[in-house]
Amino acid sequence: MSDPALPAVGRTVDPRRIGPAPQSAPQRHPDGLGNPTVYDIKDVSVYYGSFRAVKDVNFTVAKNEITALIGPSGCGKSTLLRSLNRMNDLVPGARVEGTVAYHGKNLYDAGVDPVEVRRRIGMVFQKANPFPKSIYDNVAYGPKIHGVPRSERDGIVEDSLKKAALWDEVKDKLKQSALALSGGQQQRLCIARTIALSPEVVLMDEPCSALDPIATARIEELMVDLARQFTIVIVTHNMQQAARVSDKTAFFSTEVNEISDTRTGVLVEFDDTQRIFTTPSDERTENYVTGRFG
Ligand SMILES: Nc1ncnc2c1ncn2[C@@H]1O[C@H](COP(=O)(O)OP(=O)(O)OP(=O)(O)O)[C@@H](O)[C@H]1O
Repeated sequence: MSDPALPAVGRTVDPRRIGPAPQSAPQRHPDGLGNPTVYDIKDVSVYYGSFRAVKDVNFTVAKNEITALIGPSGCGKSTLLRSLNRMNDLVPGARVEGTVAYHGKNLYDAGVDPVEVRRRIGMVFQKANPFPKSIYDNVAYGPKIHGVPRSERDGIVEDSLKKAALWDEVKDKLKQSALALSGGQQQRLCIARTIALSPEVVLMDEPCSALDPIATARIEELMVDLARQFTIVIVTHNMQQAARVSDKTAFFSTEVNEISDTRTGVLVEFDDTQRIFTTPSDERTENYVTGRFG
């Protein structure tokens, strides 16, 4: 099941089990030395056909941190996010140039299995998209198709729902339809469904944009909690959200190509979130985070 072309990482010892975060799990900012690098993104450009949606992106993602991608509409945040688990492979004409090194291995190398990539690097989307199945079956689905025996699935479902802070609300109605849950509950269910596969990384594409402030606050708390065990990359339009939850922030903008009259996303600045929001080094970042642009 595991892909020999991908390097082993600590939490994939047994992808079928996710217990509580091990005692030895790295803590966020443990000693000022920083956490190990999970992604090293080098000179990455993403194309849709001949259109270059985002160009020459360079930044790193550290383990057990939350990295936020922010910037105005159309600057390529979602496109870049989807390149981190080869989700763009599913878009006809999409192509990635450069290197998306994951633990030192380019995810786009020949021989890397995109299915295994997406198991290790899960994704939560803007709009909650539960299957029209029971709450239980939504969470058990991934383990089931990855061959986890039925006898182990109850434990995985319970663990995942607990980690997604949903267990107490649904434990007495696991056989009820997921579609009867509220929007915020459905989004937490989708998070449970993602972590049921014991990923190392969870990518989140505007996970709160369809939620009210209370449901948003719950998901934000959950993200911070999940970062003790997972590495998180989030796309958000909500700058307060990026400031509240993330450790690092990448600010993107667009450059206009006068000849083709198209806009290509560029990474303007990547740094500690606190610095991006207080003392950014680029004027474009400052204009954006202070609301003077975008
Ligand atoms: N499947 C696709 N096919 C062709 N072009 C696409 C596709 N998806 C996105 N694009 C284009 O790529 C560019 C970047 O889009 P993307 O959705 O990544 O930006 P974004 O920063 O996430 O925007 P938003 O904040 O509005 O969601 C845009 O010009 C968009 O029209």
